[in-house]
Amino acid sequence: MKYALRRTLDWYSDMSLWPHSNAWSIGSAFLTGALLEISTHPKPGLVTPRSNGAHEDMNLQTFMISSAVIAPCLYQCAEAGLGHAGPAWTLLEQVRGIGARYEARLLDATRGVNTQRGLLFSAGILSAAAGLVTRQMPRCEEGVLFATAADMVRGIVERELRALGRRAPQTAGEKLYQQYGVTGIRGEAEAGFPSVRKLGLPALRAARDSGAPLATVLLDTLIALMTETEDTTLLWRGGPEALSFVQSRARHIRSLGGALTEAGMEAIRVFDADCITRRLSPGGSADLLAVTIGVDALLGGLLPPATPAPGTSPARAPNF
Ligand SMILES: CC(C)(COP(=O)(O)OP(=O)(O)OC[C@H]1O[C@@H](n2cnc3c(N)ncnc32)[C@H](O[C@H]2O[C@H](COP(=O)(O)OP(=O)(O)OP(=O)(O)O)[C@@H](O)[C@H]2O)[C@@H]1O)[C@@H](O)C(=O)NCCC(=O)NCCS
Ligand SMILES: Nc1ncnc2[nH]cnc12
Repeated sequence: MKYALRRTLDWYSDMSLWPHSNAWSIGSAFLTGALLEISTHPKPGLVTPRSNGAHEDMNLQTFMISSAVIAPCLYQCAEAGLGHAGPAWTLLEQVRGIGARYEARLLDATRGVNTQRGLLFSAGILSAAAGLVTRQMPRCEEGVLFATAADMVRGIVERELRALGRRAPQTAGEKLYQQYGVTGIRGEAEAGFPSVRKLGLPALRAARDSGAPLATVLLDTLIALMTETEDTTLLWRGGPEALSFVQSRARHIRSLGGALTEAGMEAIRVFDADCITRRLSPGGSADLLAVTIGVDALLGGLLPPATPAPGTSPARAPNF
């Protein structure tokens, strides 16, 4: 087992230090994010290896199945970006076509359960943007990556939400826009993923620099994302009160030191129980954790080992 883990980490570090990203390394970076997100425990209201969170219709295996289904989509989006000679905004139609096909496959594979529709969009857009950036420069640069993603989807809020007009809204996002004026995942993408840029990546880097084990780094990053993400899955289930409950609780936990302190961990366990009682599941924030991990890997970040090195003290992080 130790050898297999060492080989996996060697592969991961090789990939993250890969000076010239290619479609495989880009797709794998975001698949790594999806797999590490679902395997993090605890996560307030969300599915983990030990809890189905606030869900009756999905568990760890549902997410493993859907992650396996969407993996080729990320690779294909990256390849579309690598092969695109025009400006970023002319790439969206091709990428949306790839995404729509894989969204149908995702829902087939999960028997209609919506596990990762949002992640498919966010990670697909960023995989394509990473491919496009890699055409122009040897390594992905953070600001250029997010700006390219924003350019790819420029006008999407206007075209797909503001222009709804009299047409009856079909999806949760469209209905929530009409009801509350929130732009959800489209707004996040069009702004260049500010939750990832300003919350997720700084929190991940600070937790990693603190020497915390992998599970703690990932949980701390999720809590940071939950403080400000306008998560439509929370609005859908519990309205504005649910969104402000989650954001303010996450801010309180950050004031206790987040997942890096015992007080913060105790508050996270209580928060998890409260989310389950209230049937609240911040799926958007979970997606943004997966995206944060993927972008960090693309930028050359190296996550802590999944298990403590031989002879060191056991990881403080909660074990499964
Ligand atoms: C572009 C679309 C994906 C937009 O779809 P929609 O109109 O539905 O838009 P939203 O509702 O705004 O968002 C869809 C999902 O995005 C995640 N999300 C929500 N808020 C944010 C945010 N602020 N930033 C980033 N991401 C956000 C969230 O996805 C996750 O949660 C879902 C699971 O949670 P759950 O509560 O279980 O959801 P449901 O089962 O639906 O509700 P219940 O019945 O259980 O209560 C899961 O999807 C996670 O990923 C939002 O749900 C779409 O229009 C589209 O174009 N799709 C095609 C794909 C595509 O174009 N790809 C292009 C590149 S490949
Ligand atoms: N772990 C998780 N639980 C529930 N919804 C999610 N959406 C993305 N990741 C999720």
